[in-house]
Amino acid sequence: MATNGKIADFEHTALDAIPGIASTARGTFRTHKTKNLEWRKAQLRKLYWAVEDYTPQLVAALKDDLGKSDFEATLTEIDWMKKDCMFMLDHLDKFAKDDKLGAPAVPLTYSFMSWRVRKEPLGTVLIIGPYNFPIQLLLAPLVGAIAAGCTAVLKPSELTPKCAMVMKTFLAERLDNSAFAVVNGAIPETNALMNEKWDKIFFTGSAPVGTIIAKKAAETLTPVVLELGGKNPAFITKNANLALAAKRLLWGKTVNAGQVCLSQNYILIHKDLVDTFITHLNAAYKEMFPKGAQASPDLGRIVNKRHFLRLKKMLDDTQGKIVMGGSLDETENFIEPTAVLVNSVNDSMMQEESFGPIFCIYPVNTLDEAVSTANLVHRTPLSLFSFGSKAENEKVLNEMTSGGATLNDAFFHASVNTIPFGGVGDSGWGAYRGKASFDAFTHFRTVSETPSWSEKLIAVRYMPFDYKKLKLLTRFTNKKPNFDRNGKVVKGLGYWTGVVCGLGGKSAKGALMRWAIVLLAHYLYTHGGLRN
Ligand SMILES: NC(=O)C1=CN([C@@H]2O[C@H](COP(=O)(O)OP(=O)(O)OC[C@H]3O[C@@H](n4cnc5c(N)ncnc54)[C@H](O)[C@@H]3O)[C@@H](O)[C@H]2O)C=CC1
Ligand SMILES: CC1=C(/C=C/C(C)=C/C=C/C(C)=C/C=C/C=C(C)/C=C/C=C(C)/C=C/C=C(\C)C(=O)O)C(C)(C)CCC1
Repeated sequence: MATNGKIADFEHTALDAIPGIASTARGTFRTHKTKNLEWRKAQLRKLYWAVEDYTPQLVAALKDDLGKSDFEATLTEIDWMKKDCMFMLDHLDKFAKDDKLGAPAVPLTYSFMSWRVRKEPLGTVLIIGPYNFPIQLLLAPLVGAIAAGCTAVLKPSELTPKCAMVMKTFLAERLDNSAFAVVNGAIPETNALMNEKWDKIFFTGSAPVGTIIAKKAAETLTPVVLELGGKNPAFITKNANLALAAKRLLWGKTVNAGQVCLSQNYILIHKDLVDTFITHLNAAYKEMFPKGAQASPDLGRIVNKRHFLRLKKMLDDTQGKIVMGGSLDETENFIEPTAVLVNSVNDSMMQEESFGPIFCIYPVNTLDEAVSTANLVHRTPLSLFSFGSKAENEKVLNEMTSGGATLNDAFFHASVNTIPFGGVGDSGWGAYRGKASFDAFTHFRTVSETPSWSEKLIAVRYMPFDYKKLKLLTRFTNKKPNFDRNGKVVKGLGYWTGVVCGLGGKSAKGALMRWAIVLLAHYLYTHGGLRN
């Protein structure tokens, strides 16, 4: 059932309607209907079909808002969301089931009680989206919220107005309106939403706005997920395949015209490799854009004049040398994929988040210098990429953190919709996608149950206290340390008993295997199998 209707003009939600919208969502949550798994599944199925049926409008809106090609619209937004719905539908029963608790979390002494973790929806949540993947980055958190049993209000980016209107239309038409709503607008509307009480706020966007959201949320102790940006480094050593590194990193800067918070801001490369790498970059560029980037139907545009001018300023301010691309066309917010060779960490290209098709190359003498430079530029970026030997890649991972990392490629670790994704430190708090999306909107509520018959067993807790019983209790329940005050493991009687009884096996499984082999050998020997 394709819907080929015209996309409505962008319309701000009336500010005075916002408290009512939030109140409806909260009221619906209190009816408990969202706790029913069949209800949640029906909403997810409806969302799937809404995305499928509104595909023509979504493709048109993405083209209009961002110049996104049909190819990227399909792969990174529309099919992405359909896959998200399907994955959640396939696994929701399992995710929502109570987790029974036992050993080792539950000590043997309390094993007669029943222990479990219930998965409860957090309540009514606010989801605020950015402009770069306007469909995916708004609806993927929604999939998690629906699956967890939350009600939700969504605030798409006003910078992608067509996408915002299509989503408002189909969510109103297809989902339960008492549980889910879209508020369209910019800062005033977001502020009005932030004046409401939410059970969680899921924000994707820039770090400065993330800070505003986190501060406001702190006033009411509202938990937040923040998916922010970062200045992401790529490392290239002498052990890299330079041609491959050039092609893959260029890919990372051409998807969505580089408007990907995960893509590399700068490349740290051994100084001896710079010239060859630049040659490979230009060759990869030629291969991807045989008629030049501006003529390519595949490359998107910068979302608006403000962001175009921001990127232009980075290029105007650089002291570096353009070694690939460099052309701009303000009439269509076009920026050519551009690489700049720089020689200072203070260069505008190193210091600012690019969030566009431009990046810089910074030569270094050693991998140690590369890692310390990257830690200086931004200690907790959203992603990093390493192109080196196995040992070099491990060194990079070990000596620098990031939200996620890809070895030998651009942001592939975040190109699969079912694998957890999130930042670290100031590049983000919390994660989602796949099961993590369900978890992000779920309260993990521990429940224990004490049987009446066990009263005598646990009576020791009552006053007046009996210190003899306390001594007995601690003797039974406290484990003796197998280490001394210097932090060294003490190989005492317990250790050697374990080694002898476990036949030298280091784990219970290893010991069991060894005993099984000994017993089998014994059986075969006593039954003649090994003697003949
Ligand atoms: N970690 C992640 O998953 C992602 C992070 N990003 C980051 O987002 C940024 C680009 O996206 P933008 O849409 O420009 O982000 P943004 O932070 O300007 O806007 C995000 C949302 O916040 C709202 N907003 C803007 N200013 C506000 C204010 N003063 N008060 C309250 N709400 C406000 C906007 O209406 C929009 O819905 C980049 O920094 C990028 O790194 C973008 C996509 C994904
Ligand atoms: C299927 C068969 C085969 C295998 C085919 C294979 C392995 C195909 C591989 C395709 C690739 C490499 C696809 C790449 C996809 C990239 C995607 C979806 C990128 C997504 C990026 C996103 C969502 C960015 C997000 C940005 C965010 C969050 C941000 O800005 O913050 C064989 C082996 C060929 C056999 C036949 C069948």
